[in-house]
Amino acid sequence: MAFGERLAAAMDEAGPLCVGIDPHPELLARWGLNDSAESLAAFGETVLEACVRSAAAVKPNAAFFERHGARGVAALEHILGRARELEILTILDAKRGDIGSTMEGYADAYLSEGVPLEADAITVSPYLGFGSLQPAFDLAKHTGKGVFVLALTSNPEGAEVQHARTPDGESVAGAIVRQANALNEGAERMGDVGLVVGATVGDAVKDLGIDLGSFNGPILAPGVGAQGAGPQQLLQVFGNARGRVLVNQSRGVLNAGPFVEKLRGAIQAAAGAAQYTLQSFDVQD
Ligand SMILES: O=C(O)c1cc(=O)[nH]c(=O)n1[C@@H]1O[C@H](COP(=O)(O)O)[C@@H](O)[C@H]1O
Repeated sequence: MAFGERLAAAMDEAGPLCVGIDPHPELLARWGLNDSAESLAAFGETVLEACVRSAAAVKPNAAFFERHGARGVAALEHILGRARELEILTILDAKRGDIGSTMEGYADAYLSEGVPLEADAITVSPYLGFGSLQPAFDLAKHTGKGVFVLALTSNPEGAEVQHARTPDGESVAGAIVRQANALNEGAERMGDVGLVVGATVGDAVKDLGIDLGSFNGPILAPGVGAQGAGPQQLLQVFGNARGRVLVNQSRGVLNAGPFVEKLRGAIQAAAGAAQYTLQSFDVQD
């Protein structure tokens, strides 16, 4: 089954929450774990256990694993494999992007079937031009995987690039949304090419004339919780993008660890809150 359909089914079952697996050194300490590759695997296992039937997907961030070199990457590999066993969708947050021939290598590393770091989807950066990401789109289509393209990121520095205008007046972010949407043409519920749009971007979507409501793919929304966004910001940014918004929370829920039951409670509460807010879009329109 294609990624978009699998994600839609998972969101129907568990609600619109993606849990970030971001083992920050401070979080490891808070969980009573030392800052080691072994701890990363234990951390990830606990998060996965808490996510079963309670979150639509998990998003391990490669940075926190790569800090530990080969053993950290082995922990990431273990977590991706364990998620597959538990049938939890994985979005590997690697934010890759390179010239076409190298992009082919990155795509193969994460989106091919049976590779060590196989994930259900990855995040990619379109800074080398949207077209440079084509190898990832092609492979994802072939293997039933997904690709999330950074469009409007949650950090304030993103605006200097993403709000800039192309010579014909379109914003850079708008051009990314348009090109990503073209790849989803014909998809029923939602396509396999997603966007990343931070819940912290305020009126940027509106100001740049971007219509997320007609985007036919999943929209990953980081920024809720630790970065300060809440229901009001979700409504402000995603007001007309019903049913396709996948809210990400990392630290906001991970702080509830290390005990599985308490972590699961926080995840379920966050999923419920995201669901409640996103459903209210219908009422507002
Ligand atoms: O691609 C991402 O996931 C991402 C894009 C973005 O614009 N902002 C953003 O925070 N993220 C990631 O989402 C997660 C947010 O973590 P918390 O702030 O702890 O919820 C981190 O893994 C970030 O790298």
